[in-house]
Amino acid sequence: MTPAEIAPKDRLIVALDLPSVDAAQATINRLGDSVTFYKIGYRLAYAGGLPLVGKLADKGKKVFLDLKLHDIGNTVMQGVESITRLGATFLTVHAYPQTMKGAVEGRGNSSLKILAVTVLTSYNEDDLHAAGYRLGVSELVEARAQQAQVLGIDGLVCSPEEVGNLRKIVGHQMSLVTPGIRPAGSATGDQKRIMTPSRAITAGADYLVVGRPVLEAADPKAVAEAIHAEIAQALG
Ligand SMILES: O=c1ccn([C@@H]2O[C@H](COP(=O)(O)O)[C@@H](O)[C@H]2O)c(=O)[nH]1
Repeated sequence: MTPAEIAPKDRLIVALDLPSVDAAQATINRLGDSVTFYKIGYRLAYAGGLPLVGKLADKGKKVFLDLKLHDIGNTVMQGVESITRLGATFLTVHAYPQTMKGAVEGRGNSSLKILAVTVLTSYNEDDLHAAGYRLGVSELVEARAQQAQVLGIDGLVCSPEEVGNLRKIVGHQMSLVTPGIRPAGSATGDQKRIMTPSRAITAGADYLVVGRPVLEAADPKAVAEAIHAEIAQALG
């Protein structure tokens, strides 16, 4: 799918970082038709949330399974093969060559799209250095994007700050999915490489991942709708 073909409403992915299936279901009910794409990560997946993938898909919603897999290639390949049967649209793996290669093999010809996490959006240069990396954020993101493209990965998770440069490298063949989205005035939390929804879309992001600014709002539906309005305006 080219960026122009993505429905504006599908560009917002709400992260269901909630403690139980009941809490997730209550949020989904509250958001109603205003949200079409959800992300399920560790918190919900390990609280019994995996069957929600198929349930949401049956209701016409899309699901991004954010499991950030990383293991020896064979284990990743076998795990991804199992995940192809859950009904998710996107699955994340860390952007290490063996991991990405295993994920592409496991995905095979299924409709599951593999996203490689380049550098987590809560990391800055100091955090990378402390973790033992020589390269800075933009160099590491770029190197991993190039490896991901060669290995046949479908898209990248990056901060909106890297989107402009990544587009030049990977063109429109890969989806660019950006967490680290903060509507003006919302708390940053532990995110370090952030942008507002409109700036991220203008920079060229395909999808915006938003968790706490929606989940912790007094009126989550109103916040989701305000983000949709920003996206639509930025798309012109
Ligand atoms: O680099 C990354 C990769 C994944 N995430 C995930 O996105 C959401 C963001 O939630 P907020 O509450 O809007 O900060 C969360 O589920 C992360 O695990 C990321 O933030 N950065």
